[in-house]
Amino acid sequence: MQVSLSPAQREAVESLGRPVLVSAGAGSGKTRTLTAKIAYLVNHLGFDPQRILAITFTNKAAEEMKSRLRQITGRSPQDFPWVRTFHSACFQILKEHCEELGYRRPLTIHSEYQQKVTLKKVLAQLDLDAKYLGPLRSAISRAKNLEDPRGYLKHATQIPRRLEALELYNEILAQHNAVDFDDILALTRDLLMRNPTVRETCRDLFDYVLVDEFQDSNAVQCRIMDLLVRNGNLTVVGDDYQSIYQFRGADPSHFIHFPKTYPNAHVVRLEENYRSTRPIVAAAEALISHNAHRLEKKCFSRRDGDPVEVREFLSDDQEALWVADTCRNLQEARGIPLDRMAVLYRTKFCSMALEQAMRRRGVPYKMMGGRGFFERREVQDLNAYLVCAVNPLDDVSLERILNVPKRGLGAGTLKKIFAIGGSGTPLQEKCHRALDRGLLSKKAAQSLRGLLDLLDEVRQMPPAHALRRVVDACNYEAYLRQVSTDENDFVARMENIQQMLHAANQAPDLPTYLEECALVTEEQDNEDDGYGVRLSTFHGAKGLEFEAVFVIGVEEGLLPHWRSVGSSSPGDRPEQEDLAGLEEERRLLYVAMTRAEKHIFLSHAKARKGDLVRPSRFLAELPEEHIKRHRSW
Ligand SMILES: Nc1ncnc2c1ncn2[C@@H]1O[C@H](COP(=O)(O)OP(=O)(O)OP(=O)(O)O)[C@@H](O)[C@H]1O
Repeated sequence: MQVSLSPAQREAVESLGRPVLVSAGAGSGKTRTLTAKIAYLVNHLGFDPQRILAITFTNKAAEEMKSRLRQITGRSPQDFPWVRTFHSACFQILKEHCEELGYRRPLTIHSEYQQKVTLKKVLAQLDLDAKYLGPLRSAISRAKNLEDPRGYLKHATQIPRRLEALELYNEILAQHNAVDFDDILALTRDLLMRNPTVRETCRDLFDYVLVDEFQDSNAVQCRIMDLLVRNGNLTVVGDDYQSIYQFRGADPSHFIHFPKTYPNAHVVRLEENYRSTRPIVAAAEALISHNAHRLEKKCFSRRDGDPVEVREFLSDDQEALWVADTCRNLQEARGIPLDRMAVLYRTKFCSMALEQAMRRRGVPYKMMGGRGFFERREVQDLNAYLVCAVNPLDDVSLERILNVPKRGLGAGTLKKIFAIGGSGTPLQEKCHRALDRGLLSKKAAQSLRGLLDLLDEVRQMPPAHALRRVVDACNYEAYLRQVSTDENDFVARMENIQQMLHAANQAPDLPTYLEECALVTEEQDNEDDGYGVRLSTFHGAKGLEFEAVFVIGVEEGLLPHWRSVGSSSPGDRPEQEDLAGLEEERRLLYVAMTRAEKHIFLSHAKARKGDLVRPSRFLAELPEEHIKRHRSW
């Protein structure tokens, strides 16, 4: 299959022999270009697809890219083993060479749940209040994505004893022979930097490196990328106007300074927007031109359309009802299906008034997010059994399942077990010793022996067999029935187990299955459920497109968000605003606006949550010739 490309897209595809930066606008066909380039390397130039590293932003994007590559090149998705996210690619490297860093194989990844349990222990050991759990977790995660984690922790947060907390947390992870999600990148970087032999071995794996969504890469990712590239065989694609993950360490500077980092780089601009009409593109361009920190490009569209509508309301409730009514009107009068519409907002709380209005008007809607699949109870329980089988050092997982489902290990028994050996003795080892020394009652010993035998039994089984065996041996279905709120809940949970069995069936062995689970856990659950208008935060709408988009709450305090500009509370205006934060907020509105194909409505209210608010300064930055202002009162 041949993909049609514009001259600029073709230039990006065919440019070789030096690093290429594709500086692309919204809706300009970034992914199409990147995929076409991989196909070109393979089909025209004879590159081995197994030796092409293509980094995507999410696992879902990696799957989509592989399926597009299959269509274009006729090769099977397995021929492209290195189309992966940064985390997934780095973990392939890290697990192969983890012994160099003092770990044992198989190396395991701690899930969010395990991370939280470990951090709770850290807080307790350091006599710190449990209220620090959330802030400490974010601070450590942010720190690990920077070049100098300790330096960041020292200055950027006020959490007491934070450096000790980091040490202790890392120590516990090492004891469990585990890494957390952020370590995957940081440790791979350390490995590649400190060990020239490993570096050469890894560089030898790849003939070409491509990175999608490069504007959202952080310092650690950029360093890893640099260490893996040979002979300038590198293409990065992105849009610095859409860099919106500063809170996770992303920094558009890497993108903007790419031509300085690689002075022989070839810069290709994709400026034609194929998605949106001219007024939408012109308004978004005018807005973003107020950001000083960006790479110049002139985005345009050839399609005419209605002006951008800016609406003022008295209250958020009035705004929400108007949005619900307008969705209906667009559907009835213009034939736009409801699931081609989206309502986007800066922070989650804005969805409340909207949901009420949608229900009152009977407009179906769907929300993104919710609990991720891998965060659900049954998924975590069953995977914890498998983790314990593979990694006898993982105390967090064993603690979770010791008595789940209940197996008669009472508080007294557990106390006896925990008391054995020092704090460095793994819990599984303690259990074995308790049995060997005959410390437990007959009933408790039998039950514990059953559990340990089960872990031994499933260790070498294929993943789906192991899972099925755990469900049966523990009578897990009966347990689920007890904990489910009703029959629907029970059925949904059983379906989740079916889904797990399906996933487990695809994996060759237990460590690989668990690794894949851990790697996707961090992603938001973006599955659509049902038909209706999509309600989403700006972040959640990244990469999506809709015929009609409502951007609500375009008000000072919300957009720019008060925290991003350095205010201490919603009403406060700092003496000096955080300029980088302000620019990120402008980029967020840019992302939201550029999701729209034909119709866009920006709205603000005079009162939100009962507080008086002012329109966002960003509204004054839009070009009058492309907007129409209304007052709905
Ligand atoms: N050369 C082309 N000719 C016609 N249509 C194109 C071309 N390139 C891309 N498109 C279309 O433009 C739309 C936007 O493309 P795509 O979603 O890949 O953009 P993007 O650059 O990833 O956007 P964003 O970053 O805003 O999410 C898609 O519907 C795509 O099919």
